[in-house]
Amino acid sequence: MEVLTLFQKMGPLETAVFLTAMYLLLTLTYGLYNLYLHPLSRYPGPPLYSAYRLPYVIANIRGRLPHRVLHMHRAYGPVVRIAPNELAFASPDAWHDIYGLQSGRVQNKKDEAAYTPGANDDGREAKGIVNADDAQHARLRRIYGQAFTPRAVEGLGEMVCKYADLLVEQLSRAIERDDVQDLSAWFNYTTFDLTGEFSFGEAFHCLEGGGKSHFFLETVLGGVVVGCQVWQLERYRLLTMLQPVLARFAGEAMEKQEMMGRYTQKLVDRRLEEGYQVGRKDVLNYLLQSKKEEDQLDRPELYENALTLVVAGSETTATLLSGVVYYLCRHPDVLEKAQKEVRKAFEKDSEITPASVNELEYMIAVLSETLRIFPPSGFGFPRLISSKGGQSVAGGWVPEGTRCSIFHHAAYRYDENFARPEEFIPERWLVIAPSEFKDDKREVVQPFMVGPRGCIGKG
Ligand code: HEM
Repeated sequence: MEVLTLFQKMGPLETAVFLTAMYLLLTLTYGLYNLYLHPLSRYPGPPLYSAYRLPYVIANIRGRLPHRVLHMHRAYGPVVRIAPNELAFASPDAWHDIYGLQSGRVQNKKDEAAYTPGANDDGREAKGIVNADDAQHARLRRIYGQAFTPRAVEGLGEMVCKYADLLVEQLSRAIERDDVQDLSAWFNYTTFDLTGEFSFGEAFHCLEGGGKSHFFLETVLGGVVVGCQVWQLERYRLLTMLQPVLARFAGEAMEKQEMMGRYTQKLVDRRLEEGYQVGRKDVLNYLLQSKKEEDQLDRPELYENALTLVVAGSETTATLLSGVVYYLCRHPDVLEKAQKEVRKAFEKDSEITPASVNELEYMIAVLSETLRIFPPSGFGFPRLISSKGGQSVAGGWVPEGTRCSIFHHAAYRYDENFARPEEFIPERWLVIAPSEFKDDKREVVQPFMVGPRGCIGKG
């Protein structure tokens, strides 16, 4: 009653000052609680990041978070508190503790806020393999797994070579016209065409068109950045209320997303009409081949997962290829060794197969080193500690509900894991590596992740 009377006596300015002061007091109390009383308060980390999530969100929106986390590991060690309820790890044993399946504890769940479900044109939400819950995921993984067995991957050699040849042919022509070419764009044309044929049964014809981009590709590449930023907004309920307003300004982007959904449906429908065909290697052919009831997916599931495969498999692979070329150009000595190895191993193109390239020790070392120094997903994919009461991660106890991850970029460049971590040195991956790299913790490099939700396309 007295408080009410006090409010009635205040003018508008006094009320505003009072409410602001209250807000600041609450914010300060919240920060102090996080710093000194929160169950994670014993973990080291920069005070501002430990007290509030805002610095994390700002660094993430600016694309700087993986770099910030690396600095934090260097300053605070292999476990660092990067937000009030979040820890980042950089030691190899944390991989299985966070992402793996272990007896005596439940599988740690993906943080749903980081994996929003996709929506099809008819407005119905369908779970793709990436955002499905664990039970749905196990079913989808089993069904899609048919297209990723070692035998199926070996069978993809012809399709991969077709697009590799097309890349070389079209890129050579383009260089004749203009000797300055954006290789990263060319790699995206190649990997989108390849994963398009693999997932939809039809390419985007970027390479055939002489290096012509496609709205689908542009939408996916643009969406990676916007998706990451929107994901940050979702942490703040108040801001999510602004989404309809933002959506009105982002009309063009929304329209493109919808076009992408419709395009996916068109291609998948067309491929399904063609039916199972002996010898075709696309994913839908494997799905069409199976008559088992438990292998049948409905159309929204097929659309969502076809889209997921293209998004997950194309930009990542193109980024890796761009990284390889960048580092080879920066290190002519490495380029020369790799060239010698390839030219010695093969006399004709037909000898180049998925199995035979795996025999190229130096080339594999170049790829491994690129995945270390320039991982396509530099970010940390968050998991929530899901065992009742918590679990041990890398030797320390972590309470239930804590968000945990390993930031690829940060863990792979962390000085405690590698000698000369900022340098591109493929030799560290050789069976007989120079002695200065004998203490390198190579097992920390898991660009495809580990556990049941790791990359299905790793092979
Ligand atoms: C250099 C290339 C690649 C890298 C670095 C990479 C990396 C990853 C990572 C880190 C994840 C886990 C994401 C998470 O936890 O949410 C993942 C999942 C996945 N990747 Fe890849 N990926 C690559 C290529 C591919 C390819 C070629 C395909 C297929 C054509 C593919 C399909 C998938 C799928 C479907 C998932 C979800 C798996 C599941 O949830 O069961 N990826 N990938």
